[in-house]
Amino acid sequence: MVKEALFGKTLDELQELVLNMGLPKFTAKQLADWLYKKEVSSIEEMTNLSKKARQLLTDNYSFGLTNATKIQESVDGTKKYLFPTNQGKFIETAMIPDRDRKTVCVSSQVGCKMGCLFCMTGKQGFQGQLSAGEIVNQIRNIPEWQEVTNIVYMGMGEPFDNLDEVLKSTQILTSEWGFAMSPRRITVSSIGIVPGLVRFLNESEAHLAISLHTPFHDERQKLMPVEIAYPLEEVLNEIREWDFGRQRRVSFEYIVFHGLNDTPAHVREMARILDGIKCRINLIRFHPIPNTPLKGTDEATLVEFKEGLEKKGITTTIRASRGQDIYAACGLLSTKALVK
Ligand SMILES: C[S@@+](CC[C@H](N)C(=O)[O-])C[C@H]1O[C@@H](n2cnc3c(N)ncnc32)[C@H](O)[C@@H]1O
Ligand code: SF4
Repeated sequence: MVKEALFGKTLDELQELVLNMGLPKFTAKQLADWLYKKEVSSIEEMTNLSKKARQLLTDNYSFGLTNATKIQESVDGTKKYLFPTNQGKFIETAMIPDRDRKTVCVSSQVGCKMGCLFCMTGKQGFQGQLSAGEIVNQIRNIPEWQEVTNIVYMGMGEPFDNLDEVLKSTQILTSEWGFAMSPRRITVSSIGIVPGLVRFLNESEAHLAISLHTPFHDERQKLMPVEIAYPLEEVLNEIREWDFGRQRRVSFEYIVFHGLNDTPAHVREMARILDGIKCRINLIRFHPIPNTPLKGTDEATLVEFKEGLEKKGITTTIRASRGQDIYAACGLLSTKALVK
């Protein structure tokens, strides 16, 4: 029988668990310390717990960390970790070092059901949800975990399609009893599933990134089927209701495709639809995937596009492509080949 994991439980859940076992309530706080703050990986090592408590816990639960089964390193220092999931599937995680920063790009699902035309994870299709423990394991169980400065939910999957577990994972990362990270170091990226967006904005303080890719409804529908159910206009109306720009940031991700969304008309329409929203735009180079007619724009047009947006008063950056040689770059994560 596979024992239930302690790792990935919130303080409330740990409290309920210890009380049900007849252990004192304060054991829950001690457990959280061992799980989220210390360099141990077994219940046996939790030395400030009574022998009886350790025995009871070992009989019923596992610590719950899962080790990576494969690690690849890019020429630029980016690392990619392959983790098995509880359901017998696999997910990938990227760790991107950049001067004094170490950013971990976590997966929130195995594959994805959103079917965006340009994305390798989308091509894989959907194979399952990750638990909060499996999401946080991607940070805690890499050798760099004590040095991680930033976390982005930009790996495999659509976070708002697994929102309960994603919110639980951000709670573990930001609570005092957990990793005690500032929510300002966490960015959750979504294509904009409106009910999920509303809950996320209410229940988390992390930054938001929206994958926008074109300001035109018809064009976006072709690239991203989500536009049919939740048009960008509704997403932006929701964002307008919130106070962004000070503590909490909203950014928009925009892959610049050759001859498709890289024209002056796109610049003008972007400025129109984003009017009144304090935000920044992150331009992304397209990372080619097999069997797609899409092509990335050339460098000169990319820079022109950036300058066009800046002239309209929108802060715009071009995101450096990292880890492309090991397929760790944006949108290239896929474990399709490993699906039995
Ligand atoms: C893989 S997604 C995961 C988060 C979420 N599902 C989303 O779409 O925002 C992270 C980012 O990678 C981008 N992306 C997907 N495929 C890409 C590709 N082939 N080249 C560059 N970026 C890509 C997405 O548009 C998104 O902005
Ligand atoms: S871009 Fe995001 S939402 Fe679209 S298929 Fe890829 S992971 Fe899913």
